[in-house]
Parts: sequence; C-alpha cells; structure tokens
Amino acid sequence: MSKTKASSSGPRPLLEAQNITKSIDTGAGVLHILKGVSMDLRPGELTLLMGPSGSGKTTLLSILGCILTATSGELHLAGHQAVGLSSEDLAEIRRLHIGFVFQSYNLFPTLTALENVLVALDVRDARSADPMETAAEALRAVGLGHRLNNYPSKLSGGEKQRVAIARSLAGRPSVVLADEPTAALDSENGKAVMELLSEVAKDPTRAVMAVTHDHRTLHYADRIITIEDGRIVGDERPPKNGPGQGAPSKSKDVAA
Ligand SMILES: Nc1ncnc2c1ncn2[C@@H]1O[C@H](COP(=O)(O)OP(=O)(O)OP(=O)(O)O)[C@@H](O)[C@H]1O
Repeated sequence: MSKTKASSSGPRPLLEAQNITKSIDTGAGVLHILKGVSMDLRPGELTLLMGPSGSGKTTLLSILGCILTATSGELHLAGHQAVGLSSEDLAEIRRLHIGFVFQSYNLFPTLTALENVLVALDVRDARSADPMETAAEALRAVGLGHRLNNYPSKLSGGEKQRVAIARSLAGRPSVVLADEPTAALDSENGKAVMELLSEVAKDPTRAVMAVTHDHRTLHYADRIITIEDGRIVGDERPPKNGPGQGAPSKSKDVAA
C-alpha cells in the first residue's frame, strides 16, 4: 500500500502537541514514557494512533485529552496551553472541548441510553431548549432511535459503543479521543463502530483520534501516526478509496 507522508499544510490543527515528555518516578527509578512527542490533530480527519504494547499510546491519549499532564512540552487546544495548568483548569478544558470513547464503553448501567446521553449534556452545560429531543437526536444519528429507553444490559457491545459515541458528541467537542474502541467487539460490530467514527470525523469542526491495535481499523484512517518507545516514528496518510481500500461509502448523517 503506497502512503503519503502527512503534510504540514492543510486546515489549522484543532490540537497541537510540541515536544511532549512524560516521566514518572516508579520508586525503582524514573521511567521515561514519552520522549518528545510532537503531533497535531486536524479537523475533518480520523487519525489512528498505533504502536506496540507499552509504547506510550494510552499515556499520550491521556495527555492530549487533559486527563494527565505532561512533564514538559506544550499542548495547544482550543486557545489554551494545557501543560502546567491546574487539575481544575484541565478538567474544564476536558469538559468543554474533549469527547472520550473507551474500550469498555463506561456507560452508567442504571441509566437508559437516552439518560446516558442526557447526563453528558448536563456535564457539558449543553442542555438545549429540548434536551430530551437533543439526546434522542444524537442517538438517532448513530442508528439507535429504536433503543432510546433500553438499559445498557439490554444492548449489544456494538450498540453500547454507539451510545458511548453519541454521548461523546454531546456538547459538540472539537476533539474526540477513542481508546481501543473496537477491541471488545466482533468484526461486524467493530466495522460498524469504525464506519461511525469515520463519519463523525467528517465534520469539518472536529478531529477524531483512535488508539488501536486492531488492524481491521486501518482502512478507515485518514492518517496513521505510529509511536514506538515513546517517540513518533511514522505519520502517514494512506490513500483512500482505491480498489479494496478506503472506508465504505456512508449514507448516514451523523449530527452531534
Ligand atoms: N502510572 C504508571 N506507573 C508505572 N508505569 C507506567 C504508568 N503508566 C504507564 N506506565 C508504563 O509506561 C509504558 C507505556 O504505557 P502506556 O499504557 O501508555 O502504553 P500503551 O502503548 O498504551 O500500551 P498498551 O497497548 O499495552 O495499552 C508501559 O511500559 C507502562 O507499563
């Protein structure tokens, strides 16, 4: 498969990380997890972050998502420089600008699909005049209009992940970060979730990044960033829509 190196031209990034390091004192010594990572996320793109186990993917995702703070470097997101901010300020940036999708869905088991999305609207202060309708519309947009009042225990893994994606979009975050979103899914559900994420990423005001080990996800990528031993070693845009490549055509209109 021929690939093109990701160019630095194009739309202005929604997130830019420069020379990010993360070191932790394990007690037995200092572990250097990230060793100077520079990357960005562009609007309208689905970026996959790939690399071997232990290479620093989750640590990097957590820093980009303002869950963890870097040891040094710069992280520009929505007009803020996030490295060095207090945990309260980081939480505020995260709440307003980042949507998360996790391998294990992280839905509230005692709330229906609709209520799980409503809670996210509350957290983001994004209640509209008709929050029920906003939440219902978010679920309809991910193909779950018939599951609004189902509890997570009554949903398949793929349906739960679609609820999680609808919830991540509540409040219209500019960056959606997904950690192994297909790892717990069979191939059909994994494919549906990747189709949905690549559709979500088509919004020109939003960037989506997924950490993945799953090679079935590769052909949905607009861009693939590879990390090894705490350093970025690859940053490429695979050609799309060639024979046997490219995400399948999509018809669903995904609104947030
Ligand atoms: N809080 C911590 N304490 C000790 N070691 C840590 C901590 N956080 C991360 N590490 C170590 O840092 C390295 C990178 O971890 P990270 O979870 O970011 O890797 P990863 O690429 O996401 O791995 P995987 O694909 O297995 O999830 C690993 O060796 C991990 O054990």
